[in-house]
Formats: sequence, C-alpha cells, structure tokens
Amino acid sequence: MITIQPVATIDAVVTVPGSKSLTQRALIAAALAEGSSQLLGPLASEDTHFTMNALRAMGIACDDRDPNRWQVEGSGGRVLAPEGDIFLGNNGTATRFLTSVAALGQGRFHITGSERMAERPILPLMEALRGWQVSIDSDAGTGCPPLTIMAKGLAGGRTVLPEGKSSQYLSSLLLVAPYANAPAELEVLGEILSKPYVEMTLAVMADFGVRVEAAPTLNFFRIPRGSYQGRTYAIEGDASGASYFWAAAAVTGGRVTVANVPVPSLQGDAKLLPYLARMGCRIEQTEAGITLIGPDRLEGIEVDMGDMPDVAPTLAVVAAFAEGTTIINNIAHLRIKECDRLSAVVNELRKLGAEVEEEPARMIIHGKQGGRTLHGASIATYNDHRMAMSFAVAGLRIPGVYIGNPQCVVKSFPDFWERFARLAE
Ligand SMILES: O=C(O)C1=C[C@@H](OP(=O)(O)O)[C@@H](O)[C@H](O)C1
Ligand SMILES: C=C(OP(=O)(O)O)C(=O)O
Repeated sequence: MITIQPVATIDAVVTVPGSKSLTQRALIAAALAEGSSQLLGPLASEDTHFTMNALRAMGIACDDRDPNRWQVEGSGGRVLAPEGDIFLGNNGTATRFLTSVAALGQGRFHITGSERMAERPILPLMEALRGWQVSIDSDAGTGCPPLTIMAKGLAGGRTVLPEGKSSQYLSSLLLVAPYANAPAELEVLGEILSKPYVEMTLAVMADFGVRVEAAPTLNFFRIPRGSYQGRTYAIEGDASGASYFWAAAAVTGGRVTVANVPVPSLQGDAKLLPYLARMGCRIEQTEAGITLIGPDRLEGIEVDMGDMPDVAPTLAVVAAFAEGTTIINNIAHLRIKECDRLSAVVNELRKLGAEVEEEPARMIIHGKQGGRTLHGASIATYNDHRMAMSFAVAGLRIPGVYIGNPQCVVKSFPDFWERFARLAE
C-alpha cells in the first residue's frame, strides 16, 4: 500500500521510460531480421523481459546489459522450439505476437501465462493462423491461452481475421507475414479497435525494411515475402506512461513537461493531449518537450476512446475533477485488459465519492463541483499497472488516497513511484 500526498501545485520536467509497444515490436523485428540491431532507449520492464526471454528461448541472442542500448542478433527468420513452456505472464502483446512468431518455427511450442491471461481471448488470431495452415489449439478449448502450436512454418496466401476486440491479433499476423512461404493477403472483418497500434506496426515494419500494402481502412493487406534488416533503432518515450504526469498537471492546475515523447508520435496515446486541451488544459510544444498546463477549472467532454484504451483510465480520473459530465465512448475492449478495466475504474471512482455510470461499452462520469466533493479511499488495483498509476493522480488533489499493490507498475513502468514522488519536489 502506498499513500499519495496531496500537493499544492506542480511545476516539473520529467522523462518517461521507452514505449512498451515500440520496444516489443522492435525486439521482434530485430529478432527475425538479417544482421544485428541496437535498440536505443528501450523499456526495461516485466513485460519487455517476458518478450526478450521468450525470444532467447527461441534461439535469439539478446544482450540487455546496457540499459540504454540493447543488442539483438537477428536469426533471419529462424525460430527454435524451446524445451519448456514459453511463459508470458499477463503480457497480452507478447502472447498475441509470439504466438505467430512460434508458428514460423518447426516443432511444438507451448505458450502459457498468468491466470488472468487465461481469460484474455486469442481465438480470432488462432483462426486466422489456421488459414495459413498453422496447427494451433487452446489447451482448455476456451479460445484463450495456454496454447499449443505444432509449427511447420506459415503457408501464406489469403487468410481472414474474424472480428475481435484486440488490434494485437492483426499486428501479430502482419509482423510475421513477410516470412510466409508465399506472399500473404489478409482480410480483416468487423470494426478495428485500437487502430493506431496497427499503424505503429506498419511503421516499425517499414523502418526494418518491409513495406506492406494496406487499404486505408486497414481491413485488407498485401504483404510481400521479405525479411527485416537489422539496424539501430531509437525508441520514443512511452506516451501511456506520460499520461499520468500530464494528468497530474491537469488536476492540480500545475505544469508538467514530458521531455521525451515526440509529437507527432507513432503512439496513438499521445492523442490524449488534444482531449485534455478540450477539457481546458493548455499544451505547449518547445525544445524541452510537451508541456501541459492545468486550468483553474476543468470541463467535462464526450470522447471516443476506441483508439486509445490504455489512457481511458487516465482521462476518467481527470474527469472526476471536472465541472460537468464526461462520456467515454467505445471502450468495450477495456474489459479484456489486465483486468476488466471498465468495471474497475467505475468501482474505484465511486469509492472516491464520484458519481459514475457503467454501460457495456462506455462510462459516464458526473464531475461534481470540480472534484470538491471527492474524498480519500483505499484503491484496489486488480493487479493492473494502469489502475495504480491513474488513481495515484487523484491522490495529488484529495487527501487519504491509498493505492493497493503498488508494485504492479513493474509491468510497464518499474520506477514509476520514484518519478511520481519527484513531482512534489
Ligand atoms: O499492440 C500493442 O502494443 C497494444 C495494443 C493495445 O491492445 P488492444 O489492441 O488489445 O486494444 C494496448 O491496449 C496494449 O497495451 C498494447
Ligand atoms: C493492455 C495492456 O497491455 P497488454 O495487452 O500487452 O497486456 C496495457 O499495457 O495496458
């Protein structure tokens, strides 16, 4: 349990660790590439170590002794079947991405994870891989991990990705498609949520030398055969991690500059900034970074967060301090994250005294008197790093906010609490 101390105001410059999404994509592209790669400014966290250790077990040499410069020796697309299980904890990105990487190999791969990962679906990805002649089964028949893959490479040709609530299925297929035995075509059914992550995947693939032909709607792709080329690759600071610091300025009427998230960014979560601007915050872009200046009075807004689920909890906490109502639409996919994040955010905001409505795919927050009616509470974090980090922001304004299981931030931001405490200095 950690106690958050309220602050009068904030004036700080912070840096954040490397992007989790970019680090994991770069690790995979580098692992499959011809030649070696250096990743500059990567994220060292529980999730990225799960990814790296799994790649090592598949025969890829990764050297992370220098925390700012990881070295990866590309295998040219060769993937070995490890003796034991590939355990990926509650890392949804790695579980989805490495399932397809395993399919490139030869032999049996067994992918497992935490109890929660066994509730996070992967069936649409399994079905699309079957379209490329991959033999893959969910051990319990639930369409969730653990999974067994009897790998013999990807046939390529045309396959269809059924509708699902994660863009990670699509990114996963795209990342490995250049290594199929024949040029690949991929059709995607239904609404695509979290689209900027797909654009990020295409950008990283292009940076490592593979260009994909993509329909503007992202529902059809042609992927040529090819291979990634090893390179030196600089990773942006994590925009989702930065959101807690910008939110801190928003709720305290203070000022926070995040030094290492560029705008424009490859990360869709940087688009939280225009939403915070609509709530009344001022955004300034200077050589020092992106500065957010909180207003005297935050206004409620209506937003679609289908494209940026990871910062929906951040916005929800800020909304509790606004005057008027905030409606966050299109967030059904929050229910299959580290926890059911839609319910979790609603429950914990209510503990702080906020009036919140929960619907299947949206959340309505009635900000009363600019947060002056809120009070402290012990916040449960459901072993979800984003619950811990977003509710910490509330504690900067209201006394008596305690965050349970604070160490869950190791998933994406191991030294979050040290950096957060420095806001008060
Ligand atoms: O591709 C990625 O790196 C991610 C995609 C998103 O997941 P969904 O596509 O499942 O929404 C996001 O929530 C996750 O943290 C990272
Ligand atoms: C949803 C997340 O991650 P993943 O899906 O990779 O577990 C997250 O980091 O918020």
